[in-house]
Amino acid sequence: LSMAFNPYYGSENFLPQGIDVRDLPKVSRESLKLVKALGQGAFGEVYQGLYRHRSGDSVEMPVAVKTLPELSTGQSENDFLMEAAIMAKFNHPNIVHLIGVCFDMHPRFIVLELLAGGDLKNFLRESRPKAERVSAITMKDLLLCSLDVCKGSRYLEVQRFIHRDIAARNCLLTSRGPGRVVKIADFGMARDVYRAEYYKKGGKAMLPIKWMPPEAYIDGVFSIKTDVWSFGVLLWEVFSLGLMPYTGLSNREVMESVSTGGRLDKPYGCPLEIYLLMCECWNPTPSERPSFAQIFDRLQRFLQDPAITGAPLPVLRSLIGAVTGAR
Ligand SMILES: C[C@@H](Oc1cc(-c2cccc(S(C)(=O)=O)c2)cnc1N)c1cc(F)ccc1N1NC=CN1
Repeated sequence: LSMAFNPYYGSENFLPQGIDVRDLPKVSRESLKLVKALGQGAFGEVYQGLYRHRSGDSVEMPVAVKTLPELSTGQSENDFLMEAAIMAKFNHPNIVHLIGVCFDMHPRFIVLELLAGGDLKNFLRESRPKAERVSAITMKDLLLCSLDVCKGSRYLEVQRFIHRDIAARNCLLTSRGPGRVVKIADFGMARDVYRAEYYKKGGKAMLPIKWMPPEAYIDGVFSIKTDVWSFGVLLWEVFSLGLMPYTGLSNREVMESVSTGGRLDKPYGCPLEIYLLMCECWNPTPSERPSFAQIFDRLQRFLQDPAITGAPLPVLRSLIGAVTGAR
């Protein structure tokens, strides 16, 4: 397979020695207590739980537990393991930490650090300034969130790992208050490609088309510059406070528009310099897109610019006005 059509291009560099699941840290089942369901993951339920590191310990650590249903196939069992093995190889403050796996019996568990602020998309939507409540977050907060995801992505860039699904829904917050840290917390898409499930799973319908560059959905070419394009869309999500990109357009309409030069508009109230950075991430020529190291430097400079950090977040009413065009 040439590079162009080889969907595995890039990821094999990262895991040249393959993955030995026996290397994964183990968690003993009796040290885990499932507390409440957090929602449906790609495989099965995800729970909030408590983990007692050493049986003698009195302290219990809050964790998130991904479960694999008992009736799953060997295939999805390997998928499940592969995602854990991918996460186990990373060690960075902006990448979710894998605590360990329980594979001795069914249901299988993957135990992750609990990021109690929930996902970035919901956080943005729930933090929108409302007429009666002054905005709970500021332009500076949005920049700090973007910088956190950028630092995690820069680490993956250095590790030569292509994520393939950088998006606000796949990022989680340690907390909702100031001092929050955002982490990349889902590696399902990269896992599917590595396991060649990519084409068996629902095909194009399952692809995050709205976060993908033309060379990815037209030619199947993926590189770190694929993640740069997606990061540009994540920036748009952040500065539009969690809107769905290309509102109202179908995936097919987005593909047609974007491959002929169509782009997302500047979010209402978003500083122009930040929008121009998004547009650089959406350069039709992958090699012309900035690296995550360059994006980091740009975001850092924005953070030092009072004209940007001091810009007001528009109040919701005007946001509605902006979107519907009504005054
Ligand atoms: C697998 C799951 O991982 C987690 C979810 C939450 C978490 C998710 C939602 C709400 C809360 S909270 C605010 O109730 O603590 C915590 C906290 N920490 C995690 N490590 C996850 C990772 C992602 F990257 C995106 C979404 C989810 N899920 N899966 C099921 C629901 N979200």
